[in-house]
Formats: sequence, structure tokens, C-alpha cells
Amino acid sequence: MFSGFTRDMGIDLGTANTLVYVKGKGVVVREPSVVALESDTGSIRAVGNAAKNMIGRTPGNIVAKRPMKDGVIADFDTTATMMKYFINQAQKKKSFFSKKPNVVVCVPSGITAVEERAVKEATKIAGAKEVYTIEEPFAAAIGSDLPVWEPTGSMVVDIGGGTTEVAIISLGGIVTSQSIRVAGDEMDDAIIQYVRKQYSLMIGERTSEQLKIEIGSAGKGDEKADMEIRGRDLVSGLPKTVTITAQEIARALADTVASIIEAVRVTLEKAPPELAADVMDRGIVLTGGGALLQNLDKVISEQTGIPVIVAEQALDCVAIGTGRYLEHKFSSKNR
Ligand SMILES: Nc1ncnc2c1ncn2[C@@H]1O[C@H](COP(=O)(O)OP(=O)(O)OP(=O)(O)O)[C@@H](O)[C@H]1O
Repeated sequence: MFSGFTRDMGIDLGTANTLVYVKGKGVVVREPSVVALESDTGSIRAVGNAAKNMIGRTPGNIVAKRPMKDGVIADFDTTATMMKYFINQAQKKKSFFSKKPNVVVCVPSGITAVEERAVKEATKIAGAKEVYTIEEPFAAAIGSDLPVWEPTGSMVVDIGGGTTEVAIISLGGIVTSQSIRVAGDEMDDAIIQYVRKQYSLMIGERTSEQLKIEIGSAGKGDEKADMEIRGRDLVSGLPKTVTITAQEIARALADTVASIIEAVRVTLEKAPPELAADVMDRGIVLTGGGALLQNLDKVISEQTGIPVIVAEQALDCVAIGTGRYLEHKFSSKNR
């Protein structure tokens, strides 16, 4: 077995959030995947939470960037810088040891070879010794305690910011999967478009995310819930306040929810019958921040006829699974 003094890490490099799991410690960093840079010099002003608070509020010389898009790297240099910051933060909390860590990073299952190489290179530049990748739904399944190594079908649906990953797993491998670039960000965009069309009101992505989290849902939406929001009137150009109902937000989210359900259905259709039967018995597990959308579990269950459970630590599952995989990988290498 490896000694407890190595600081090997599992990283859930997400479109919305990056989490770092340190071997023997658990999740020690949990921050938004956002970097604020000075546009003229390119120097870093803030990373993570501090940078997210700047989105939509930066003066001309500062840009707040999300370097990941649809689960993959959209801006290589900024991603490497952001990872370096998070790796340093995780190491500070661990020990004074200065050895480079081995890192396992999760990637979407639909990633191309070029996109995967970019993730590995960025992680090396950020300070890793050896870099390994793990497919996100596999990590999500391990992190939500599904029996991935056993000869039984486990189904996981990981709904993040950029991608929804649907997979059926058995005997330590993904048997069938679907990765669609539709998830939380698409929900936020749908809300922005809805409010723009219905109220001629321009709102930012933080406001639309807040609407989604506070009153958003799959299905019809709560008849009594609503929320007051502020934005810029596209006609007068002035700030304006409107009240939006939960039912309106549910309507705005309907297409995104339908795409997620379709991905679940297609994956089930492609599954070998024995595994599909296991899933019927054991149910579908939802992970990722998108799994927390109200009623999503009920609506998926109604449409598929299969029980659906939201994982206990939905937002941490992928990072926990990545970390457990790292522990498994290095302990089995040393046996
Ligand atoms: N209570 C909630 N209801 C609905 N959506 C939520 C809730 N909490 C978080 N989210 C959404 O979950 C998404 C982030 O989830 P997560 O951190 O799992 O994604 P990620 O791992 O960064 O993305 P990806 O896996 O696509 O790269 C965001 O779109 C966020 O708005």
C-alpha cells in the first residue's frame, strides 16, 4: 500500500465547479471554475468564488472567464492557471511536503482524443507528476456507492454545468453511455431567453441561475412560488423589476429536461436486456448539481417507469469517485 504521506489527488474539472480530492483527506477544494484576469496584462485578479462574484460586474480592464465549456477546455492557458491555483490550495491544506502529486482527472465520456490530451497537458503544466483520466459517469457511480465492480447493471445520470452523462456500468466498465452537451448552463440560457422574449428584459447568468435554483423545476412547477428579479429593459434601456412565476421557469426549462430524459431513454434502449432488468430493479441514480433541480427525479421516474434516486452528495460524487479510483489504482499497482 502507498504511505499516507503522498498527496495524490483526484480532480473533478467541471464546467461550473472544480473539486479537488486529496488522498486520505477527502474533498478539500470546492470552487467555481472561474478566473478573473486583467485584460491588458493577462495577470490574474481572482480565481474561484472571488472571481465568480465578479461575473457581469467587471470594469473594462478585467474579464471574468469560465475557461471550461461543455465539459472540455475552451481556454487552455486559463484552465492550466486555474488548476495550478486549486492544486496549490489543496496542497497547502495537506502538508509541507513538496513532491509533485499524481493526479486523476475526470473527463466527459464523449471527449475526443485531442480534448483529452489538452486536459492531461493542462494538468501537467498545473504541477502534476503523472496524469490519468477517468470517465465522469464512472467516477459519479463510484462516488455514489454503486456496485461498479460487480456483475450487475448500475445506471447513473450525472447532470453538470456543461454536460449530462448517462451510463450503465457493470464489472468495472461502462457498458453503454450517452454524453450530451446539455445541462445546467443550457437551463440558465433557456431562462435568459425566456425572460428576454416575454418581458423584453435582459438578465445576467447569475440571476438566471438563481431563478433555476430557487424556483425552477421539471414538470409543471409550483403554482404558488415566484421570484422578483431585476434586469435591464431592452426598450427603455433602464433597470426594471419583474415577478416571474415558478410555472414560467418550468416552461422555460421543459426542452432541456426533455433532452435529458431522451438521453436516459436512448441509453436504456441500447443496454443488453440483463443489465436493463438490473436497472429496473435497482433504479437510476442522479448526480451532479443539475440533479438538484426540483422534481427532476420524479419526472424521469414517471417517463421511464424506473425508480430514480438523487445521490446524497450529488455535487461531490464525481470528485469523491475520482479520489476513490485514485486510491484503488495506486493501491492495486503496489500489491
Ligand atoms: N439546487 C439546484 N437546482 C438546480 N441546479 C443546480 C442546483 N445547484 C446547482 N445547480 C447547477 O448545477 C450545475 C453545476 O453542477 P456540477 O458542479 O455538478 O457541474 P460541473 O461538474 O462543473 O459540470 P460538468 O460536469 O458539466 O463539467 C450548475 O449549472 C448549477 O447551476
